[in-house]
Amino acid sequence: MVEMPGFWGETDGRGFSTPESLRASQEIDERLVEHKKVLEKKKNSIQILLLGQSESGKSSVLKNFQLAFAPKRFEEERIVWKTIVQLNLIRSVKTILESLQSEWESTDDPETSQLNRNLRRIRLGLSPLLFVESNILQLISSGSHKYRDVYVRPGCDWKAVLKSRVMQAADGARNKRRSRNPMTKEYDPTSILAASKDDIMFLWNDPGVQAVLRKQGIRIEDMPGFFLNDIARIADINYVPTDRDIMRARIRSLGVEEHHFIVEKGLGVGSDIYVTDVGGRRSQRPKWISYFEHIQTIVFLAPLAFNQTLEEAPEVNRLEDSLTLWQDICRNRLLANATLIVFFNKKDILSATLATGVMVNKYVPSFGDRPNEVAAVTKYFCDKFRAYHRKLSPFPRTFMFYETSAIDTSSMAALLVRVRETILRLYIQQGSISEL
Ligand SMILES: Nc1nc2c(ncn2[C@@H]2O[C@H](COP(=O)(O)OP(=O)(O)OP(=O)(O)O)[C@@H](O)[C@H]2O)c(=O)[nH]1
Ligand SMILES: [Mg+2]
Repeated sequence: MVEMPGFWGETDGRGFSTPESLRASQEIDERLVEHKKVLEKKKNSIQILLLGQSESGKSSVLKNFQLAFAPKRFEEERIVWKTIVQLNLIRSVKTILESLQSEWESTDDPETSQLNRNLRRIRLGLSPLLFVESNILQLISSGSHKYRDVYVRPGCDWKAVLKSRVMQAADGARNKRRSRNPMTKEYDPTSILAASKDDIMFLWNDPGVQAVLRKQGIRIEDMPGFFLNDIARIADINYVPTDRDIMRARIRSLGVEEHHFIVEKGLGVGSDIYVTDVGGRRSQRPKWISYFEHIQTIVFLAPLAFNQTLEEAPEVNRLEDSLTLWQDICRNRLLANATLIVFFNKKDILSATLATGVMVNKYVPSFGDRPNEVAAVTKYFCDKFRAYHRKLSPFPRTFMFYETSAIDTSSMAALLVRVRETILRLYIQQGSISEL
């Protein structure tokens, strides 16, 4: 058999490859295979910037992306979300205690005084819980109580920080000797919550307490991170949050966080997804612009909220704010080539609100005498957003939208698979990738 001369390297003078040239050729082949793998991976990678007002559901969509495409990684973080759910619950309890305190200070009605004697006892009983809450907040958000809900210090790897504490506590519970270490209990509210379950239930279900909340116009059930109706399940020593609990857990975003995960199943296994999540509060929005230049896809969250106002500007209607924000995004020259996808989110809340008989035209006069129904309201939202998109985009581009409920994990998973495919197809059309 005649050996062919080495294509890449030197020959030994008789036209045969030397061992060195064979090795070099082999290395080049390996590098080509590697390069092809990287290209394959890149081919299916998508980058998304999530935008929208505060509480519109950006971080919830991010969690859904993780659950749909990187479920193993999501599973590893379940233990961390348990603490966030617990913190949300404690925050609701604090809201009740604070409103009772202010009522108590402003009245000498004997009936209220009786209630307050009970409540004083309960509040005393709950103080260890508030102590643990304060320790955890110190750990992840510098302990400041600047905002109504839980938030994390920008740039602090809060999941890793919390996870190590919670694991320490779990180890402590398994190992009696270590459980005496105060460090383990100070950061885990599980056993204290379980012991306080009856008191919290009493607080939440007591008609006197409900009357005080009503009088002060406080609707805890409408606040993000509301778990008081699930207290029997959550204030349990063996509590593990469900996927839906995790989607309902509220943690306010401050600053900008870039997330990267690798697709673990389905089409494009091993490819990357990059999602940038931002804080949506008005004071946070100036930070968005530095992420505009190279972004190809924006998912804009517009909550289907017509009767709510912004927390940071209670005189501003949420729909009005969303539309203003949307106009700014559509006309922004840095985003002229970006694909804009709208998620009309919180569809479940819209259905629940309309079911209670709230009239849309009371809050949005231009809604006129359209039917007070989900389909008519979503169409109204959609038409408004579509019109600005057409009018303000520097170049014509397709208007894409989906109606979503970010707490419904199974329909979100199916939808995000479709969204990812749509984005990849667009990348092909734009020539940024060659084929799926
Ligand atoms: N019922 C319901 N709740 C939702 C939906 N989407 C989000 N939420 C809840 O609304 C709250 C706010 O959602 P987030 O995802 O934290 O909002 P965000 O846009 O990231 O807000 P910022 O971080 O403040 O900018 C959370 O408690 C979510 O669980 C939805 O479609 N339906
Ligand atoms: Mg957020």
